[in-house]
Amino acid sequence: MAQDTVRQVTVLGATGSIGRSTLDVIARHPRDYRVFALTGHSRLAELERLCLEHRPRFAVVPETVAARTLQGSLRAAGLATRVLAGEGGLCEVAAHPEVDAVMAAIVGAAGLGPTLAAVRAGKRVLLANKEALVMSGALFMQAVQEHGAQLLPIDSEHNAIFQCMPGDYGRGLAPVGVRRILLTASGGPFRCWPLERIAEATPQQACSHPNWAMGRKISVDSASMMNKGLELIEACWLFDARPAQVEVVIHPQSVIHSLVDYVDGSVLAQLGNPDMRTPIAHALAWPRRIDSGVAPLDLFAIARLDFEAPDVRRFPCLQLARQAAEAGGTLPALLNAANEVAVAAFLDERIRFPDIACMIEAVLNALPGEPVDQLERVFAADRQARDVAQAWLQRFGR
Ligand SMILES: NC(=O)C1=CN([C@@H]2O[C@H](COP(=O)(O)OP(=O)(O)OC[C@H]3O[C@@H](n4cnc5c(N)ncnc54)[C@H](OP(=O)(O)O)[C@@H]3O)[C@@H](O)[C@H]2O)C=CC1
Ligand SMILES: CC(=O)[C@@H](O)[C@H](O)COP(=O)(O)O
Ligand SMILES: [Mn+2]
Repeated sequence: MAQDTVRQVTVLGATGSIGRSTLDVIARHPRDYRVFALTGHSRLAELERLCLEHRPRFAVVPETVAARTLQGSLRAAGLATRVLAGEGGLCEVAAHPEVDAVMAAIVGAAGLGPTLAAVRAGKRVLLANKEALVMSGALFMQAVQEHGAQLLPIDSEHNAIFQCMPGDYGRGLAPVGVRRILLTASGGPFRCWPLERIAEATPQQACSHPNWAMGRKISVDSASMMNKGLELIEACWLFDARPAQVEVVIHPQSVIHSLVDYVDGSVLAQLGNPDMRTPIAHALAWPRRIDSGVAPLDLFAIARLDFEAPDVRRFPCLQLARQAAEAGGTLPALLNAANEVAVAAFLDERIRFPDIACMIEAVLNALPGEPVDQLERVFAADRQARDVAQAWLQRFGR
């Protein structure tokens, strides 16, 4: 059944994996959702193609020369789309008064400003960009409260937890009868690899996730299990949990997307095929349910569900993230920035896979954590961590 009004959706990071899945879901419901704005960064031919298909009011690219080029092509094709440039353009389409929902799917720290612009404009924010919340957790959640934004998690685990939590969560776990959150992890492509083999892993091997098709940065994070570390921090902020209340459980099939353990012994889980269109459709339509195009779960074909404890010796990033979560303040922002530099260096073949954790540890040892009382402190921590990480790279990288 169609809803009363058409919802206008801005897709930040439209050219990426989450962006494309979002557009697929939207296209299935033309009477309910319309694309208001699309943004891209390096894949501008793909952005042009998406504009021709979805005919948005706005498109955003990184700088003015690219904006003029795209504007010319779209005008020649008969489109009235206005092309904007830079972070100002991203914030404008995130906060535009005619926008109902914003898909925050830019990867990394670059997404923080535009995502916060959507929050401050009181939008329904579909949060895929976990790094934004990891960096600025307390201030981000405060802005959600102050501006009456509706924050819906897209990350598959957090969307699952959201679906399993009681409706009045958000004041600690105990008052709502929850004992702990069980955050599932696939274990990534190196789950069964010995340390010596992990040390020789190539970018292509790290990006070959066993269950999910994703962008390269998050794929490497899954391989190092930093993704689970970032998700632990993300879960603490979203559900008002302490790090000790979030347990990571390796579940290689990625069918159970996470679980919530209640004090009465009930454990609620959300299951589904590993396809991001499920959480995207859920968050887009919540509290309604809409078709996402995802096939029904075939339990007979899956046959078995396995569980293991994580091995922090082979995956030290998980422990580094837990320590940052416990320390709080600027530590998660430092961790995130160091990880972004390290992942980019690994993808450029300047460091080996185990160096990702070494570089992050070096940054965390070099910089003291500080309390976070304003956003500028978060951005300063991000810059400092990148500087220290670059210096480490000059010294130890290829
Ligand atoms: N993919 C998945 O299944 C999941 C992803 N997430 C999270 O969602 C986010 C997006 O992931 P994913 O879609 O896989 O990543 P992709 O790399 O596939 O896409 C990233 C998007 O961000 C854009 N982008 C990159 N750098 C910048 C920048 N500096 N300024 C503005 N835009 C930029 C890219 O543009 P362009 O391509 O044009 O360069 C692209 O549109 C990440 O935070 C990730 O952790 C969470 C759960 C699952
Ligand atoms: C699809 C999604 O949400 C990813 O974050 C996914 O969870 C990655 O898988 P692992 O980090 O568990 O390997
Ligand atoms: Mn996830």
